[in-house]
Amino acid sequence: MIRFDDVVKKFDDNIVLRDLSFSVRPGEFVSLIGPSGSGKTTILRLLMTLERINGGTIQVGDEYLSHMDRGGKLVPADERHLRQVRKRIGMVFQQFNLFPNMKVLQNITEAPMRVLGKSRDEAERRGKELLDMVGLSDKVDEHPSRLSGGQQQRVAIARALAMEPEILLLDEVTSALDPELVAGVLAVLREIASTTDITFLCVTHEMQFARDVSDRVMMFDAGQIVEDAAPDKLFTDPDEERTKAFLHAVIDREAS
Ligand SMILES: Nc1ncnc2c1ncn2[C@@H]1O[C@H](COP(=O)(O)OP(=O)(O)OP(=O)(O)O)[C@@H](O)[C@H]1O
Repeated sequence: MIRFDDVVKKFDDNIVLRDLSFSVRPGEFVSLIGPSGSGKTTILRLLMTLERINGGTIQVGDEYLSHMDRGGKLVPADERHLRQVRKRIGMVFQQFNLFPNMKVLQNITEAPMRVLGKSRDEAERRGKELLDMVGLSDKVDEHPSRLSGGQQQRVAIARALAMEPEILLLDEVTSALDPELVAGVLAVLREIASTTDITFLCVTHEMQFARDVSDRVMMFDAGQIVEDAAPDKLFTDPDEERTKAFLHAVIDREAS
């Protein structure tokens, strides 16, 4: 479970999130759509504790992320506590961020061995299973530079899964890919979403994908949720003018 309550995030005078409240239930797949610069990535970065909030609270399961609940009083969380919470959350970025000097399998086994304390055998066995799942069992011993962008992104997905996250954050994972490589990555994500109970929060510009896989879609603009609805409702019959305008702009862009 993810829960934001009245979260405020500022960069200097720029208020990026304004009293933002929403929650994501365990196992739900929620997509975040909205214009560039509206604050979507900032939400994911806050969950990864790459940024700190200026107000409100964020909860992951029973744990407060920026604060700890000590006897009914919220006090700032310490680094050790944050590391524990962070272990439960995986993230796949637009840029794949693989380690270039490690082979594919090593990219996947490094963190489970170092952070989760898995043995090499165990980490490699699971790593190979995951590479099989993302369709790359023949690339175990390659270096990332010899893979296509789509293949590298599938390795990055396998690497995130190897950490056994309860929550997976996806940040425009297909934006850096050539168009012909997008479908393969989305197919892998569809499969994971339908076969695991991982909770997903997905920032995407892929409207068809969001419509197909999401339980809920949140339209986001200027630091606030404009509309929060089931995908069929939001994409075919949105209530809000800002959602309609955004979807029209996306359709026009795709058509041009
Ligand atoms: N580290 C930072 N320092 C200063 N301003 C920042 C920083 N990170 C983000 N911002 C600002 O916060 C706002 C929201 O950015 P964010 O990346 O969250 O938007 P977004 O909706 O994810 O956009 P996009 O779809 O283009 O990725 C923008 O105005 C951005 O310039």
